Amino acid sequence: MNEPPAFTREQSRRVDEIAINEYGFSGLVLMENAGRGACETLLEFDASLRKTLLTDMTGSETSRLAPELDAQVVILCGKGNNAGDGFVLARHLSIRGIATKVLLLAPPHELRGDALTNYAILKHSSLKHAGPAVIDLSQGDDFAKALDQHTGSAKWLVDALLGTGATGAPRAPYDKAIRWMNAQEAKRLALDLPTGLDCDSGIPADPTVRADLTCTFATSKVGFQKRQATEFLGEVCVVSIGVPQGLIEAIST
Ligand SMILES: NC(=O)C1=CN([C@@H]2O[C@H](COP(=O)(O)OP(=O)(O)OC[C@H]3O[C@@H](n4cnc5c(N)ncnc54)[C@H](O)[C@@H]3O)[C@@H](O)[C@H]2O)[C@H](O)CC1
Ligand SMILES: [K+]
Repeated sequence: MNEPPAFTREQSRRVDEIAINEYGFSGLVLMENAGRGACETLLEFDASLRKTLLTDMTGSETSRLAPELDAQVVILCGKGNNAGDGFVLARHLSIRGIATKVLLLAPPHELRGDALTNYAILKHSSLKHAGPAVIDLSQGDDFAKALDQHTGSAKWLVDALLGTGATGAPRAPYDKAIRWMNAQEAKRLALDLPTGLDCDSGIPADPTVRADLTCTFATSKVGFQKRQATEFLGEVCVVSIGVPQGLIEAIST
């Protein structure tokens, strides 16, 4: 039985490109599969995450987070498609009644493409239909205080800051956010890769998110096999984004 492939950053980006340009996938389908797959993986990994359903005046259940109730999952989002995966994850957690909050670390006006589409969907849900709270922290000055204020007793913090689009060590404010995340009691889930970890060399920048669980999309990454990467990855789960195996094999050769 062949070992499942581990891709380089470049190969991972080729999956997206070929799936969209040659197979006709919409990027939104790939992103939905990524975010929903990460949601299902997280709920399997941590059975203690439970519905925080509240009843409204009519007695029907809503998933709106009561102000005094802290979110069980807090998702820190950057501005690329890794953030887009975080927006999709937030929506699916909320559908399952898991109290969720999204913290934006980049100004919403910098969002583009599929990430912007999923941000708009999330904003619409949170306004109209008891979706997760979406809080813009990108303008604040006392960053750590704002993060503390919005995180309370969260069980999980999610790293949706940077994925395969990262170049070099995480720049401000992501570096401060990573140090803050690594100092929290909560467990940490990294989407696609822990921000700060070079997915080709496996070399962790200072700082790098210290994940308990990494949900990586389509295939594992070559850098994940390096010894210095393991303490930042936690358990690694490969999440299918729905592209045919033939495409993965074609890129592997
Ligand atoms: N591989 C797949 O088939 C799929 C991948 N998905 C997700 O998309 C990301 C890659 O998204 P991309 O927009 O290319 O990049 P990022 O989200 O990683 O962010 C890039 C963004 O951040 C800025 N930036 C780059 N380097 C740094 C840095 N060192 N410090 C601060 N900011 C930085 C840069 O300007 C960009 O704007 C992939 O990882 C998956 O999560 C799809 O959603 C599903 C299919
Ligand atoms: K990430």
